[in-house]
Parts: sequence; C-alpha cells; structure tokens
Amino acid sequence: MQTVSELDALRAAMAGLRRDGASIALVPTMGALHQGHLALVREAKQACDHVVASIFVNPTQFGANEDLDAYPRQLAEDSAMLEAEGVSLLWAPDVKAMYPEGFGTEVAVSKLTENFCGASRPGHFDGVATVVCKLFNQVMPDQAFFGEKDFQQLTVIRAMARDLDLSRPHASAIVGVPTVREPDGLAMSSRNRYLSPSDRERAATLPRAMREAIARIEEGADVTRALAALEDDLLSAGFDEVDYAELVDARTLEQLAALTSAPARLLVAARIGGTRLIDNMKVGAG
Ligand SMILES: Nc1ncnc2c1ncn2[C@@H]1O[C@H](COP(=O)(O)OP(=O)(O)OP(=O)(O)O)[C@@H](O)[C@H]1O
Ligand SMILES: CC(C)(CO)[C@@H](O)C(=O)[O-]
Ligand code: BAL
Repeated sequence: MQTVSELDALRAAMAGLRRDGASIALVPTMGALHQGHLALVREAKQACDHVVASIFVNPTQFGANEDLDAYPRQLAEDSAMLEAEGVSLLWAPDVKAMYPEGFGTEVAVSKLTENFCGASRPGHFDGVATVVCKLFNQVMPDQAFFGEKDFQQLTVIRAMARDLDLSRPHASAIVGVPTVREPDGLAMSSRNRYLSPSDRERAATLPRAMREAIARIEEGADVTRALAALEDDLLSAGFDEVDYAELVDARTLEQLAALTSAPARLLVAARIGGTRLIDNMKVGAG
C-alpha cells in the first residue's frame, strides 16, 4: 500500500492505479478505524479493482465547541489495518494540503440538512459536503462507500452528487453499507472510545430501546407515544439528553407521524456523559 499526503503525489499514484482501465473505489474516513470502516473497505474491494482510502480529520465539519482536538489520531495503526485489507492507496493529506491558503468555496446542501444533526451541529454538513466533493474530484472514483450509521450524511452526499453532476461517481455509484454493531448492539463508532466503562454499558440501551420502539410502531402503536417512551427509556438508563428521536421517510428525511408504505427509518441522537451517539434503524417493510 502506498501512502500519499500531497495532491500531486495522489494524482500520480491514481494515474498508476488506473492503467489498464482498472476500476477505483473510494472509502472516505476520519481514521481511528474499527470494524465498521473495515466493512466499507471489504465491500469496496469486492466491487472494484483498487480501493483508495482517505484519512482526514476535517476541521470544517466540527463546531467551535466540538471534539476536533480530542478526535483520535492514529495514522500508523490505521495504515497497518488498511494494508492488511488489501487497500492500494492511502490518501492522508494534512489541513494545508486539503485547504491551501486562500481556500474560500463551500458546498451547501439545503433542506436535507435542516433538521436532526444539521440543526444541532450548525455548519456540519457544509463541511462534510465540501470535503467529500473535494475527495471525489481528487480521486475520481467509480464508486464511493459510506456507512448507513451516518444516515443523514449518506442522504446528503447522495443529493450533493446528484445535484452537482459528479459524474464519477454519479449518484447511483454511492454505496451505503449497513451499520456494524458491537455484540451488545451498540453501533461501532470512533467516538465510543470516549465512553467511561459505566457509560459504555449504559450506551447499549440505545439500540435496545430503539428496537423496542420499532416493535411498538410496527405493531400499530401511536408513533408520538412510542418515541416519547423511547426518550424516557434512554433518560432512565442514564443518558443525559436526547437530541432527537424521529421517524422519517428514508428517502426525503421528512418526519412521519405514522407508518405508511414509504420506506421509514428511526433516527436518534443522544448524549451520555460528554459523548454524543447517533444511531438509526429501518422501520416496517417499506
Ligand atoms: N459502525 C459502522 N458501520 C458501518 N459504517 C460505519 C460505522 N461507523 C462509521 N462508519 C462509516 O465509516 C465512514 C467514516 O466514518 P468516521 O471516520 O466518521 O467514523 P465514525 O466511527 O463514524 O466516527 P465518529 O465517531 O466520528 O462518528 C463513514 O461513511 C461512516 O458512516
Ligand atoms: C465522510 C467523512 C469522511 C467526511 O469528512 C466523515 O464525515 C466521516 O468520516 O463520516
Ligand atoms: N461520522 C460522521 C463525522 C462526524 O461526526 O463529524
């Protein structure tokens, strides 16, 4: 596996990989890799001849009071994991290489970013859309792989790629990969390592309470009541705050007051200690 941290070197390496018409998959990450990231790499490897992974802790998607400085950075360990998975190229730019002096362009996706994580993390999705747009233009992959764990992010990236005619990858070449979970059901996340042992134990209530709420909704319970019970379950289990718990149309992220034939998803974000956890699950058969 080759590692590059400058754009010229990336372009030269990409030209080498593309020789003979080989197809390219991109797996964007912020590092601190776990099995969730490796699931993306494995799907990418099945789909294309070469996998290019990126590691970049993108400052523009962090709010002023968020964990940019504390975010785990472990390039040597991550690099060994990617190499073991057969990744061909690691793109690991520093902030100056990604945002050279004078950088002043932003990609903003409207509507889909208004609620949920977009409301509680103002500017977050502008940062995500801008850096992912740059990654697409830098690598020009045939397919790009993102986790369903960040469901709103996946929806926003699909919309951006469609709206901006990012022909490689075009919207249909963005692949969503199902969430990988710990044995107790907690969605894997780099931020889980912030949890104290007791908060880590309590955190498993999140997927459990979500499954219970989904069962109630699928049995025909009133959605507002089921979501209120979910919030109560989380607060009783020791969560400090429920940021949102909503049933949405999985395509438009519009809130649903009842289950319909539309594909539906339960989206939740909740804080335990200083750590904000997000999760989402499919609801119903739509
Ligand atoms: N448990 C998971 N299952 C599947 N994909 C995941 C999982 N966790 C993260 N991903 C995906 O990996 C990619 C990189 O995510 P990122 O590096 O932010 O990791 P993360 O664990 O989500 O970190 P964070 O704690 O910052 O949310 C994203 O597309 C994300 O959706
Ligand atoms: C897509 C991404 C790599 C953009 O920085 C990040 O938001 C992430 O890791 O999910
Ligand atoms: N995994 C999404 C990136 C973020 O929370 O900033």
